[in-house]
Amino acid sequence: MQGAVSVTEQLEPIIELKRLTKRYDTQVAVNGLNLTIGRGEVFGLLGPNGAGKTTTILMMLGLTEPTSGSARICGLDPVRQALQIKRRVGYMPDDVGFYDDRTAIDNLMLTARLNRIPTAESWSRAQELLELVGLQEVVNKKVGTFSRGMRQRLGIADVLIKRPEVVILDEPTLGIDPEGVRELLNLISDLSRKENITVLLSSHHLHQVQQICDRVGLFVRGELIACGDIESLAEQLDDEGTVTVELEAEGWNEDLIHRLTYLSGVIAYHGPQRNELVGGSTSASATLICSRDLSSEAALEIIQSGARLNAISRKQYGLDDIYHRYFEGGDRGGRNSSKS
Ligand SMILES: Nc1ncnc2c1ncn2[C@@H]1O[C@H](COP(=O)(O)OP(=O)(O)OP(=O)(O)O)[C@@H](O)[C@H]1O
Repeated sequence: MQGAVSVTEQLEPIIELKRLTKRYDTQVAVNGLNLTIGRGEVFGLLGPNGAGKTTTILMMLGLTEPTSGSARICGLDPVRQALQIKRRVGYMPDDVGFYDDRTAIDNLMLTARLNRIPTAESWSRAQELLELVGLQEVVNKKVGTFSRGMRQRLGIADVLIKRPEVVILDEPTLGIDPEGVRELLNLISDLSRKENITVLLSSHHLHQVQQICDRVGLFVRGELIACGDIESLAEQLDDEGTVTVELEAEGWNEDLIHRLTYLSGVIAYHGPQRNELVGGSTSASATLICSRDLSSEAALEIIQSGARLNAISRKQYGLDDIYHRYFEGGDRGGRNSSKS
């Protein structure tokens, strides 16, 4: 869905990628990426390994040059203004490097010095940040003794010391236990809200992205194949012309199977087959892939066939379905559309 990605219109654009492309020899890592992210947004770049997430981030930071296309971060061009971008954008790679034999506060002070922040200012900022990320008890402990989760939290403090406008986090929750993940995600989302920081979060954990992101971009094989909030991603699935109706009934009979299979607008019927009918009042479920919402028509057919309707609803897509559809199905055409 290249070219169809638009940011919430009220927000000032802070990241703008236009037809951004990166080729390595014959391999296209990022292919014509169009994406705009607004100030204060928490955006999730969701994709499997090798999708091109890290390459995109590196191009945004000016750490690798695009083959074609352009990027603007805080109005700056990463190819020519990488240093200015570095001052305004905080980047936390998936494996944050610290001096293990130094304390948490020493590490932060070192980053502050590298960013030319006056010591008096950075000292109080470092204390404040360590408290913010919940490391106030271990300010003077050597980082070598820290768990993965503690290192990631220190990584966030480290990124924030220069008061960035944009924070880019590459797989921030990698290797952290579920409780730590929850805390880290809450922290990221609080920060964005309180300080109006734009967050770009790369991940292949759909549930985590769903928890805190305003919008999600699905990145597969170098292309952004869908983008939006969860609701609009679900609509994009429906837009492809099909609606899934799920139902449960008792007293299945041949007539009912025939009625549902040949109901006008039903593209595919997945449910009990004629040779499986055992009679009696056994309850069984079925799924109808329809060209429009046929819930009420299907309900009527069930009742007219003499069966008993227990439940019927139009399936609401969640991020799980979207993920399976796009990532595990591999492409958008994976849905079975034949009557069976
Ligand atoms: N320096 C490089 N030289 C050649 N190919 C590369 C290079 N860097 C990345 N690639 C290829 O580009 C594609 C995208 O890689 P990238 O690391 O951007 O994906 P990713 O979505 O970040 O994956 P992961 O989650 O595994 O880090 C991959 O096929 C990768 O092998």
